[in-house]
Amino acid sequence: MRKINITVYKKNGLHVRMAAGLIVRLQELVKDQEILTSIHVEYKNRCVQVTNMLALVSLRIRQGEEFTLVFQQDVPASVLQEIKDYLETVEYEDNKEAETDRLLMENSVIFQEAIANLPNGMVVVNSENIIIYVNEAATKLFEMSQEELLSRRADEVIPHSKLKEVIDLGETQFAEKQKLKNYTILANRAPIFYNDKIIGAVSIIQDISDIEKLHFELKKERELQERLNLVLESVTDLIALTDDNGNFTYMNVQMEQLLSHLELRCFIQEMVSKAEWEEIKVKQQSLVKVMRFSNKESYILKIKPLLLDEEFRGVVVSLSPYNEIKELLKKLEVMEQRTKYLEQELSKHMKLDEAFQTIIGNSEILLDTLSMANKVSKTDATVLITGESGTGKELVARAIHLSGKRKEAPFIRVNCAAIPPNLIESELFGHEKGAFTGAYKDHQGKFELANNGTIFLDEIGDLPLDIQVKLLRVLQEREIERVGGTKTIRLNVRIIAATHRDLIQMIEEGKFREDLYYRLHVIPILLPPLRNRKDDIPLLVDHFRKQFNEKLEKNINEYESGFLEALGCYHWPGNIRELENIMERVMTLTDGTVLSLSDLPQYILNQQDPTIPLKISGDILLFEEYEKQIYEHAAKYYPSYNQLAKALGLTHKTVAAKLRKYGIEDELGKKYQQVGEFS
Ligand SMILES: Nc1ncnc2c1ncn2[C@@H]1O[C@H](COP(=O)(O)OP(=O)(O)OP(=O)(O)O)[C@@H](O)[C@H]1O
Repeated sequence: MRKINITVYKKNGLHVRMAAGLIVRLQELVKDQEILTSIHVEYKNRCVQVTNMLALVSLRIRQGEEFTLVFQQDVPASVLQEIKDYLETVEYEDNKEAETDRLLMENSVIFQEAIANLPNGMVVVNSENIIIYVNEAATKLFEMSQEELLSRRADEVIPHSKLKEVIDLGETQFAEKQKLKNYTILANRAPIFYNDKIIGAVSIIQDISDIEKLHFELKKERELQERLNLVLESVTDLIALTDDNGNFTYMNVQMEQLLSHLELRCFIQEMVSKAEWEEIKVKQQSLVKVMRFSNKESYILKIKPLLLDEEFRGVVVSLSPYNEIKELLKKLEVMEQRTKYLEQELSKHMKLDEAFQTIIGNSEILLDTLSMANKVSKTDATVLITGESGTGKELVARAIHLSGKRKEAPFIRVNCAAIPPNLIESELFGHEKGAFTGAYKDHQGKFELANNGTIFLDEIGDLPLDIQVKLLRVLQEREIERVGGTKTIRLNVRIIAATHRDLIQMIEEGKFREDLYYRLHVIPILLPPLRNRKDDIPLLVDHFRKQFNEKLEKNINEYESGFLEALGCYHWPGNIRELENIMERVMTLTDGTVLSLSDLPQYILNQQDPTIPLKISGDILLFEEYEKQIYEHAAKYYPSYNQLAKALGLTHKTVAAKLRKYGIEDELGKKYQQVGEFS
């Protein structure tokens, strides 16, 4: 490498003509192109190729200043001397020459400055696609320094540069959008012609990053606007926007249609009074009211103020068809009621306490009763359980006791029907020694035994009237006196009573005290007869099959086809107790593992179709004939007028009178007797 320092003595420094002269001389002296392009000029930390005239001139080396000429490869000393002599020649031959150089230089500087200060980037290449000029805006966009770009092939340093293409084809390229690392640019490229020859190309680059961003934001805004329009057009409500004077600036199609239909223009003024509008505007308050238009249609009008930076800018008006909303509200109300009902039903059928799990059955009617009993078990209220014989009254009474807080205390059952009337008082309330003949020692009554627990007064309807009076006192005072005793014993006993009798009828007949009835009837629980919940029969049959398998040590696990159906057809006057007895009987008699139809008692098989064979074919009979048939059929299954009346949903009086009228009193309980005999 060789370096020579040169001082410029010419008046105009290293001016345009001198730079051109230097290049021409070097081209004459150094024929090898490679050596030629390796020669550089170093000046004030800048370094440019000597053959890049534009760059050379742009160094603006002034008179008296020094620069270095760097030769990368060896050149003859004569060449160096000749160049040094040329550059250091001091005097102009004449002033005109100096003036010409000044003009040329001035012109060049003006153009350089103009281009350097362009907001757009500019890159100039020579015919070899070597970058010979790049302005500051371009270096910013490419994020490279002038040194990194100058004298390099454009297609090597500039991403996607197409200047080579422009030079080869001689065609201009307009506004091509390109993405750089951090900028988006538009590039215009054109070939540079001189004497019909392409001597290079220029690229003007415009930074459109901000415009792009703006365009993107605008696009997003437009998209949002379109979505909003779509929403506003799709809703059933009629919607409009106004400016701060109440003039419409937007309305959806639905609103447009209504307005044109009503031939309304100054809509807001038609809908709100001046005072209302002031209220909305000044106090920035919403308004809701029902509007009735001339076409008789009613709408709910809502006006909401539109505030931008807390400044009133107009209102949003919406109209909702009133009738539709009314309809919807009605539907909602119905739905709410349904939900409430379903919730109630659900809560009824929610899992019952464990004590109630022994009561088999899934029918609605039974579950209703059990859920009531379950609730009552959590209180101390007196309970009266009614229902036909064998429906499970005692079972329910025990479950109430066992799921209540008294479960650890005694549950004392008293069968009022089974105790001789002369002993009943002493049985219930106890006696003192010597109170009557045979009272050898003090005796605790059932009430005392049940203290802190529950007393279950079964068959309460069979209690003699005098005892009813005493029981009433116990219910009121919660205290007893033993027979023959003088002291009062305070008790804490829960009372559950049960009966299969019709107590109301007994009151009418003077056999049961009304005041006692109402004392007992605080919480009535009515157990349904089995015939009213036949869906439970298969469950009950299965329950008893398992129970008796254990008791009888059998392994019966199948039913002959028709077995369950036969039981389902029977009307079960003896209810579950009867079913339990029949299951015990058939299981005792069965040898194998299958319960067969033939093992069932004849009266059950005979009753498979309990439907009444009403003679309605052929001639139509008198209504009374049909009525008689119904009474004849039903009376057989019930042992009393009372039970028959209940089954038919009539009063005791009516059924008694009808049976008398048709002369069929003897039919009463005929088939019930058969059951009775069996069980
Ligand atoms: N739902 C049921 N699930 C299982 N067994 C039941 C059910 N209901 C009743 N039973 C059984 O039926 C028989 C009769 O029930 P319970 O004695 O409770 O009836 P009751 O209504 O008190 O009869 P009565 O009025 O004759 O005293 C009992 O063996 C009982 O276990």
